[in-house]
Formats: sequence, structure tokens, C-alpha cells
Amino acid sequence: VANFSARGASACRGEGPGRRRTRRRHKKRRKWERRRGERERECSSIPEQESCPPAPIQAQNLKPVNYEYKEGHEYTVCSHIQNGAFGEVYCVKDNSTGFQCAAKRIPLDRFRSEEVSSWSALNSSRIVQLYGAVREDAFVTLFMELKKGGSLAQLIRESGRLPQDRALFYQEQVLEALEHLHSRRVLHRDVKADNVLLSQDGEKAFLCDFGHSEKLGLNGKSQVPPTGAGLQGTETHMAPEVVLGEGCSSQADVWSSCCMMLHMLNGCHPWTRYYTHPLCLKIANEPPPIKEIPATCNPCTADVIKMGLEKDPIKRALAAELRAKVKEALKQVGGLRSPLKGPYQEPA
Ligand SMILES: CN1C=C[C@@](O)(C#Cc2ccnc(-n3nc(C(N)=O)c4cc(F)ccc43)c2)C1=O
Repeated sequence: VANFSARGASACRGEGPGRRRTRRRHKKRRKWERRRGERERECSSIPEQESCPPAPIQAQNLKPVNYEYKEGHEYTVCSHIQNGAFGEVYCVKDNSTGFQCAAKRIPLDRFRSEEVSSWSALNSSRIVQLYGAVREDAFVTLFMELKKGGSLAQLIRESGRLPQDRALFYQEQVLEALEHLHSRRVLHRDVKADNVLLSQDGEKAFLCDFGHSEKLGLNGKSQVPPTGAGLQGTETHMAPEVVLGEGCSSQADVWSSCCMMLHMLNGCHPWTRYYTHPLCLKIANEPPPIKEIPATCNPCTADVIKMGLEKDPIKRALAAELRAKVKEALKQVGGLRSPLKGPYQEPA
């Protein structure tokens, strides 16, 4: 179903439309919403590539035809960006507008509706925009804005490891995204450098990949059994309460973000220099990996990681608290001064 959200449209709208066109569009939107109400009563099962019409203000740059938006017909794959346990990510181009975006293609039996429903609860400039979702044969394809700076994980691989100021710079933006998620009771569950995307100039970071996410209960606790299929994130970044199968909260994302901090500073995931997989027993029984904080780190940066790697989620800093500490640490180190692509630094 090609259902390009209004927000998606605003995210990729071309030049601002004239007022007359805006009024026409609002009239169309009211009509579409009336019709949508009627349809929602009709369409119980959504047959492939049919049913719900595109959103009221269809994305200006993604043009479904008769509700179809198929690879090789309405859009073309330009290049392969990344593969993962979830499926594949491509750069695609709309055949009628030439607009480029990213597309994540997920086998239907691995797709979780939370990937879209969690995103839909959010509205932050720190989160990658979703343009729409299409079911095509045995796949679901999620279209999103293309981030030409690639992923933070790619930057770490290319750099060896990141300078402290740049690690803090990205950590602060990821914690801003987590603050937003947690304020809306969304748990990401797979915070790591692979799921942080960068603008081309490396100045902006965006959280992506809600494939493991879930909506927390009113008590702020996870509502799904800890061994829920597809809910496993990345073992090296898992919080102790997650590996122990205890009801987790948004604090699990804070732990993961500090594992990502160690990844940025050392050029390798935590635990992996000292232990082999499976790591879950080590994560549960060993002290937090604060011995992996580089000795060259500013004491304030070390405090950030210690506050986020508290094994007790109740004692662990909240995303907002940790973000304030990161800002202080960034100030202490003189702000962001290192170049995006500096000299290669051997991983620790
Ligand atoms: C809004 N939305 C929709 C689907 C979503 O859950 C995802 C994802 C995902 C997973 C892995 N990788 C990427 N990924 N996307 C891009 C891009 N948009 O440019 C990208 C670019 C890379 F270089 C590497 C991986 C990338 C995106 C989600 O969050």
C-alpha cells in the first residue's frame, strides 16, 4: 500500500505551493478524510497493492499510480546501501520525479508493525523521516529520507575510532532523540552506531531503525515477554536487565547509547576485547565495562559513560540527565573541533 504520509510530503515537498493550491489541497484532504472513514469501515483485510488511497497530501516526489508503487515500475533501485538481519536497504529513485530516497525491504514474516507504529508516535528532527510503506509480494518496503552521510558505524570503520569531541557531539544528538522517544514511551531496543545516520557534512545525526522498538506501558515498563521474537537487539549493547529477561524500560536504551560511546572512542564494541560470545552471562555478572573508558578521556566524559553504564536501571541516568552531562563534557573539551574525516586512528 503506498501511503505517503502528509508529514512525509512536507519532508520532501518541492518549492512552496501557492496559497490557492494549498486551499485546494485542504479541500481535497477533507474529502479524502471523509472517504477514508468510509473505506476504513470497508477494508478489513488489505489486499496487496490496493485499498487505502495515498495520504491526503501525497508526497510531492513519490508518485504511486493507481495505488501501486512497484520496483521497476514506479521506482528504480539505484544502489544497495546495507544488508542486515532485518533485510536490505537500498537507494531508490522515483521514475516520474527522479526523487531519491532510501528503501528498507523486509521479508513479510520478519516485519513488525511496531516499526511503523513506533515511528508514527514520534515527531523529531533527530529521527529519520518515513515517507511510506508498500507491501510487494512477500516483502514490506519502507521508504525514508536518504541520509548521504551514511551511518555512524561506517564513519567509525573509516576513522578507526572517533576523537572524544566528535563522539560527545554525536552522543548528545542521539540522547536528544532518545529523550524524545522516551517522552512518548517508545523504547528503541537497538541503539547502536549502525542505526545512527549522518548528514553529508557530518554535522547532524539521526536515529533510525525501529524494527526492534516497542511502546512501553503506562508504567514505563516493557509489555512484551523478554524473549519476544525479533526483539533481540545487539548483544554487545544489551543492558543487564535485558539479558536477564527482566521487564525493561527506556533505561535500556541509555545503557546501549553508552556502549555506542565506547564503540566510538575505542573503534570496537564493548566486551569483545575481553570475552567471546555469548556475552549475556558476562553482561549480567561482570561489573559494567567502565574499564574500557580510554585513559585519555576527560573526567567529565568518563562520568557520562559511568552514569549511563549503571547496572541498576533505577540508578542509571535518564536520557535527559545524561544529555546535560554530555553537553558539559563537550564544553570541557573545547567543543567540536576535530574534522569529520581526520587521520586514521588505530582501534583500541
Ligand atoms: C524511518 N524508518 C523507516 C524504517 C526504519 O525503521 C529503518 C531503517 C534502517 C535500518 C538500517 N539502515 C538504514 N539506513 N537508512 C539509510 C538512509 N536512510 O540513508 C542508511 C544509510 C546507510 F549508509 C546505512 C544504513 C541506512 C535504515 C526507520 O527508521
